[in-house]
Amino acid sequence: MSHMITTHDLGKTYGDRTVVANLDLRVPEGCVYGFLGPNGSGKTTTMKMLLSLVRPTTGEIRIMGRPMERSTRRELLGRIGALIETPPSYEHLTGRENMRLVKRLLDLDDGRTTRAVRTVRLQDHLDKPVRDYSLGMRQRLGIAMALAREPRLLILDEPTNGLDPAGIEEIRRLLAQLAGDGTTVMVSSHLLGEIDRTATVLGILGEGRMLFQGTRDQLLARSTPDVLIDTPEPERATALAARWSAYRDGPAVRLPGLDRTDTAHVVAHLVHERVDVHGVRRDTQSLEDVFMDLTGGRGL
Ligand SMILES: Nc1ncnc2c1ncn2[C@@H]1O[C@H](COP(=O)(O)OP(=O)(O)OP(=O)(O)O)[C@@H](O)[C@H]1O
Repeated sequence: MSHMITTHDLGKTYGDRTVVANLDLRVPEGCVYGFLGPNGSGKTTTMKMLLSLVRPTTGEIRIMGRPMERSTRRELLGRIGALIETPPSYEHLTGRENMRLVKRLLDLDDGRTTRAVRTVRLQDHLDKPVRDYSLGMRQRLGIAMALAREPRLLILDEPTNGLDPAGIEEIRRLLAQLAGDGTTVMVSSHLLGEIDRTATVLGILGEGRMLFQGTRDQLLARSTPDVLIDTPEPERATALAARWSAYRDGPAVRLPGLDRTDTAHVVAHLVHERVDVHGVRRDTQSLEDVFMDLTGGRGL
């Protein structure tokens, strides 16, 4: 698989505070890569390092197969579109005037800015000053500005932050469409639910370190969901399985995050103690639960 971005041992330290450490990013070409983590986990710092806005303390970055260094930086950055923190538009100017500035700054032809505006479906709002735009429209204008140069890689920092559900859905659709057209999109969020279905690959950051990187299925496979035991003697079964943290859950007994070996031990123990076991089931675990487990419940 060819990668749009790879990093090796990427890290950033401010004074004696390490905010990103040992990061080995693998962003496959043509995917939507969901970069997830609680607030303050280092997502913005990482994205800024990829864009040469922050100098890494350690490690290497390769983009489009080439090392990001002084001699390649200009050319590589010319093929990356980015939206970091607040959208970069001028409030008192209209959307059209803002796009015109981008066009002039990057020396683009009209076609590119027109296409970018259509992609984000802002063509009917171009003559309003940006200060009258909704947050969703501002984000879309910011994305249009990043798209104007028709980048191969788009890096977006929390583009759904503060949007209502309709706005979030709009951005999701846009990202999927861009990836469908061949643009690699790296998008950060502190809420798994906001990019879960759009992202084909997930990278989960916690306190500056990668906790997980892979597909959603791989993430789900790593989880150990709870086990539920059906028995006519739930009180006695709960007491007998106390060392596995058993507790009553309606008519059943719940054993949190029990792996296969412990499941076998619990069942053997209950049977040995002559408790009738009528059923043993695995609870279903949502991706949200796995994310919460990984980030220590700080994903919200
Ligand atoms: N210039 C800086 N000097 C010192 N510390 C910094 C600097 N920039 C960021 N940090 C610290 O680095 C940590 C990671 O911040 P960063 O913004 O990368 O996290 P984040 O995951 O993007 O969170 P958020 O979603 O809140 O932006 C934070 O604790 C922040 O205070």
